[in-house]
Amino acid sequence: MSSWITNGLVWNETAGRLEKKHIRIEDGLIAEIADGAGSRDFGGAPIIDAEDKLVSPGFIDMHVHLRDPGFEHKEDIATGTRSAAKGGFTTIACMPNTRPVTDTPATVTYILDKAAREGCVRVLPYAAITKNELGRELTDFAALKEAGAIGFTDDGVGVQNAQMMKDAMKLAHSLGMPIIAHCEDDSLVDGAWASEGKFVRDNGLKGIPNESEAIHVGRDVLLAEATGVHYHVCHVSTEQSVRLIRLAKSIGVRVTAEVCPHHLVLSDEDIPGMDPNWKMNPPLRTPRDVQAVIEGLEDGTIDMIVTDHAPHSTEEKGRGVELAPFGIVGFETAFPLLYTKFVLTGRWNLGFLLQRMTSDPAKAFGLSTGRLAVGAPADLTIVDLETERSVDPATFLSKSSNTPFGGWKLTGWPVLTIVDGRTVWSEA
Ligand SMILES: NC(=O)N[C@@H](CC(=O)O)C(=O)O
Ligand SMILES: [Zn+2]
Ligand SMILES: [Zn+2]
Repeated sequence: MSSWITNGLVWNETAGRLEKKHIRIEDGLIAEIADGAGSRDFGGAPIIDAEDKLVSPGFIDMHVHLRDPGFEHKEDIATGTRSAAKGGFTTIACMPNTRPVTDTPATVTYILDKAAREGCVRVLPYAAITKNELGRELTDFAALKEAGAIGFTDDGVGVQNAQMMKDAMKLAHSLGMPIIAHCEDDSLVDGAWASEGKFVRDNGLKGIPNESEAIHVGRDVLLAEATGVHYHVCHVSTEQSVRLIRLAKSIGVRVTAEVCPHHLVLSDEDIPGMDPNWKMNPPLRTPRDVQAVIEGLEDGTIDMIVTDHAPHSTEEKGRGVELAPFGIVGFETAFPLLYTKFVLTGRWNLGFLLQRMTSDPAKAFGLSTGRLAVGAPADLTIVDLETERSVDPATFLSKSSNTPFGGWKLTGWPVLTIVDGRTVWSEA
């Protein structure tokens, strides 16, 4: 059966502008993209009137924490996917730092089964590189791939041992699978929570140096060159990491990278005080690093934007900044934040932002979604590009509300999200 999304504004990359289109959906696929000028008879088919709002390919987020199994007080697959859908995301890839760690086929199967039953967006599970993410023994990559894992990562911690990482890359490469790396050398971190910069100097705190991230990036691009694996760098936050990835790409190493909205819009100098909602890993870096990651994203050194949605309960975040866990939620603020700070300010055109949240992650990870084309899955997001609203964490569909963006006035709010041709979230 056919249905239509009518009067949507679709980004035309060649022309560099929005154009009015009617989109016909059939059997979960995009069946037709028709010119929206003039009147038209839709033959009584069901219609969603997009009313001159943006219609984008559904956003893709290759780095999220759904906390299920084991930490359901923070989030679960039902609430996490609802929160994602509200943010306009139709595909999300979830990290294995669950309890148990996603290091066996049984846990991968649990996530996929629960996502099929209770999730409302596509969920792609990553599995751990090492058992229990302890860095001591590789997991069974072949069995995890067979169960449906899409890549391997110990996100939450860095793989400290270079030989372990090299063995992981060799094995992943032999299976045609990517390695996704949280880059952090523990020996350089020493219990600090904020970056070496003005904030720690002003407050007499220990700082996390940029090299703690960049040393792993440098090590790993060398190992990726040696092994040939697709190596993907998580949440890039430093100037040095950008430089290393740029160099690696220039000599043909198969490396891709991601950056989070908070690392693009906030620096350590914005931290208002000892507030756990400003504590995340990697930490907010200096304004110079922020400029470097923005430029890295702009020149293609960094391929995509991810949220690193990292929910933690109010109780956990309320333990004081030293004891609180690292991480902030991200789904429900990502697009309005970037649209307001980069598109409305004139720095980026809308098409650039959309690419980095749709087609670019799809390309890097070989997904069939992320494009608005006849024959592609009908994963679509309708966004109101006009209305300004304040971020109100009390309205989040996530179980958690740990965000530094509460009260920010933003424009560009998703209003309706479609996966496989079905509406999975609607504001109305
Ligand atoms: N980003 C964070 O600050 N926290 C993440 C872990 C991670 O992404 O490294 C989490 O699981 O809470
Ligand atoms: Zn991480
Ligand atoms: Zn993460």
